[in-house]
Amino acid sequence: MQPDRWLHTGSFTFDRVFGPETTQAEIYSYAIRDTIEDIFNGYNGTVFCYGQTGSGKTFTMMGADIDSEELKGIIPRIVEGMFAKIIESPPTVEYMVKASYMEIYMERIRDLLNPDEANLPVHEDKANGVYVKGLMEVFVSSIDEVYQVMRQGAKSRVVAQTNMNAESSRSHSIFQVTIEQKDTVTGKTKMGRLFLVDLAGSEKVGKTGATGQTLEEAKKINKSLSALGMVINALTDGKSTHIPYRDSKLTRILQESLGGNSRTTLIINCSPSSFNAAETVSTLRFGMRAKSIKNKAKVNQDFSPAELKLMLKKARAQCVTFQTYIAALEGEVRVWRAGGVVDSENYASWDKAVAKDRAAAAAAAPAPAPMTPSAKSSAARASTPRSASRHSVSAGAGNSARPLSPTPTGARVASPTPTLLHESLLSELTSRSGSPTIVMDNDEREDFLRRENELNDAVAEKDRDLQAALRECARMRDELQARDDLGAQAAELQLSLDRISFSHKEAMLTVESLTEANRDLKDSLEAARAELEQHQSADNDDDDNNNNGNNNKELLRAARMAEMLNGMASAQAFSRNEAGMGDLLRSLVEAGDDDGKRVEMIMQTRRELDEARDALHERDETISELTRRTEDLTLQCSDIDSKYERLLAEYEEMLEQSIVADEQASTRDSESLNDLKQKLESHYSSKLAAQKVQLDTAHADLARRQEDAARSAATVRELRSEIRELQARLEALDADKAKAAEIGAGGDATTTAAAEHAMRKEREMTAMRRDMAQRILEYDTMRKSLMRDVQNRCEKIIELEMALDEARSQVAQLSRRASNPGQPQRMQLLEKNVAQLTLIQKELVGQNTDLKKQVALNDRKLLARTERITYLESRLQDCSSQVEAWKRKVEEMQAMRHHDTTTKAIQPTASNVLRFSRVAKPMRGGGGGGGSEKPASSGGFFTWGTSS
Ligand SMILES: Nc1ncnc2c1ncn2[C@@H]1O[C@H](COP(=O)(O)OP(=O)(O)OP(=O)(O)O)[C@@H](O)[C@H]1O
Repeated sequence: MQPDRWLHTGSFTFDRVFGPETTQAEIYSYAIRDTIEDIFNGYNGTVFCYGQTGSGKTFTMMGADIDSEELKGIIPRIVEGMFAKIIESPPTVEYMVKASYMEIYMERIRDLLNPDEANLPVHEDKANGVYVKGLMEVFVSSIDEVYQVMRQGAKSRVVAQTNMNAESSRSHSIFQVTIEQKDTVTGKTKMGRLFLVDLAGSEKVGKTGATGQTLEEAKKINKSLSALGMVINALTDGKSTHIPYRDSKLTRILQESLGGNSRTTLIINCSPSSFNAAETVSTLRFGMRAKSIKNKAKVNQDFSPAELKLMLKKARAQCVTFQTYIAALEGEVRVWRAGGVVDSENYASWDKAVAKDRAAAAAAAPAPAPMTPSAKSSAARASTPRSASRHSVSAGAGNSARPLSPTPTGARVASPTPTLLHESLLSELTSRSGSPTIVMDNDEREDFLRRENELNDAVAEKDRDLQAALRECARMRDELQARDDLGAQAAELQLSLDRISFSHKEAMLTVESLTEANRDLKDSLEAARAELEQHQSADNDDDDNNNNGNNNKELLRAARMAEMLNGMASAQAFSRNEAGMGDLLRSLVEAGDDDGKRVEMIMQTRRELDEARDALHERDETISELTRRTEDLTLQCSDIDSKYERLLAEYEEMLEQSIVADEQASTRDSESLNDLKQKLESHYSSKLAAQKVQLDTAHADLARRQEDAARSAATVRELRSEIRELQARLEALDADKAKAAEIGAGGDATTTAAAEHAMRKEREMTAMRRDMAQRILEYDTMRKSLMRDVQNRCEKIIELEMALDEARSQVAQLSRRASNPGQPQRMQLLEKNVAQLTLIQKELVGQNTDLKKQVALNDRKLLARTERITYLESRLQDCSSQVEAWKRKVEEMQAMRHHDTTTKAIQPTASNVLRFSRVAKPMRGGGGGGGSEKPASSGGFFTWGTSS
């Protein structure tokens, strides 16, 4: 809708328009201050804001901050004004201030000070007019206490965020302050009730974006606001015979404020934005219409005894006058009925009756008691109630961020009309009826109101029951839902349990089949290995055959040893000769002077020497033979070495070839082949190393033996030189003997000299023999050790020879294999087999590893699932026990509810009852002394300033 279309729809007249710059204080002092006066004078007052959502109604009524001097709104300022007024009033006046706070939310009246009461009924009776039954009224005796009530109530208000307002009121709130005052001197009481209404804003749901609950709230808000509009229309169109106050709770509560007993100020909050033009025009129309309502405000007071006496007296006098007047009229009627004529001067009239009564009264009581001035004024007020309505209509020119300030019109519609007392009572009754067009007599009306109240109570009760039942239903539904959920959860758990157990079984089967397969594969692997070993053993058949000959090694060794020791027989003979020679020498030493024997011994010695010479010669030959054989062995060794090197090279080449063939296989696949090859390599290399070591040892032994042989040769040479020396001595001895025989034949002197010479020679011979024996002994020892050494070395040589033979046979085997033309193919076949087997083994190992992994994984999964199952089972158990507990609780609650219903016991619900004082707190006026705002306690009452 275009804003222009709305702007030229007419003009609106208001008492005052406040712009956005207007302060809260200005609005209060212009529009509201007089309302406080009215309340203290005993009138009902109402201040309410009307406008679209977000236009600043709450800001105007309550303010942005009630503690801020600048920002606090109308309600806090009114409260302050009231208490200031109490302080100013005379100390003879006693006040009691009550506050209540309610909201109409979703067409239900909710006590904001006792939020548990969410659907209070509206009552009406003669004494109280329209009121909310059961609404908590808190006695307050200071501004702070009222603020506390306001804060407490504000906490319970329903607000929600909409597109138009971050904190949009979703209810109409009514803050109600009642001031009762009693003049302690005259006993006269007055009561003023003030409604401070913050309406929820009318809203276009398209603009506010309300959905769900907010939309439902908006519908109810708009409905109640349109009911308010209908009431205002009916009050102002001049032709409606029925005012639909009962169409909504709002209009019902505000019944006295709308065309009833109240001085009402209406503040219209408008948005100046063209975006809200339609709403603004509609709001202004509402304001214009509401402005024309005429209320009939009157003072709510109870008369003092003096005033009542005066009124009684006056009423009695009036009765007498009526009776006089009636009597005069009846007399006139009788004349007319009898066919007579009454002159016009004698017509019965009220004035004549009054005059007559006054004359009679004057005759009966010549000195009447004068009325007191205060009684006069009270009576005057009572007889002339101000029928005034105070419509302060304000239109805002602010924007939605800074909403409108109120502009009271100040137009007081006041036309006091003197009436008789009974007329005023009647008018009071009719004014409170709410539907003044329906004429009822008092009894009928009271019956009607009583019946209505009863019905309202019943409706409220039913509604409470309904709400409780709905809550119970909702709770049961929730429980049911929870149970369903639990059931579903349980079913789901059961399902997952089944699934898991099925998977578990499946996994077990898989594990079993995998284990089976693993076993089969292991068997196949073993078979493959066995086959491989068979192949390998087939290759090593020759070696095996040779191994059979190992048993004969010892025999061979012994034979060789024997052969070699035979070779050493000459040496033994030499030794024997030497021993014989030693024996001869010893016998020579022992022989003494026996010449015959001596010659024979010499001859014997010569023979033995010849034999020793022969043995020596033989030994030399044996040594040279041994040297030659050692050299041959060395040569053979080097030959074998070179052959071995060659074969090794060939073997390495073959290995390389097989490695190249196996290159495509993975490292792990070729492990067995490589292992085999490595074993072979290591075997051969260790053998080679051992043979090399043996050869080195043999070389070293050979060198040692050569040295020994050289040493033996030197010894032999020494022996020879000794033998030659011995021969020379023997020859010299023989020559001496011959010379001695020639000399014996020549003379005794010569004989003596020759004997001496012989003796000397003999001694020399003896010493030489001893020396010889010593040397022979040494030589014998040396010879024995030499023989032992030679024997050991022979053994070593034999071992070396055997090792060499073995190596030779191996070499021959290798060269046979290398030279065998079918061998490469066989090797290739074998290698292929090995490769295939390796491949199979690899696959098997891989599969085995995978299976092991899978088994481990499955085990882990199984474990996790088992744990999960255990957990779920425990959860299920918990849930079941929870459900059982809930069931028990529900049963208990149902039992309790049943008990409550049967006993009809009403339990006090809210602790709020204790939170606020429901004990009257009377206060005395401060006498205008401007005393402390804080009341002073005096005998259980709070008073301001000087106590009366
Ligand atoms: N004069 C102003 N100065 C500054 N801010 C203001 C003024 N008037 C209103 N506001 C701010 O505008 C916003 C809406 O105001 P408010 O809540 O009073 O609107 P409302 O008419 O009560 O809305 P609803 O009907 O949705 O409850 C609030 O944040 C309020 O503080």
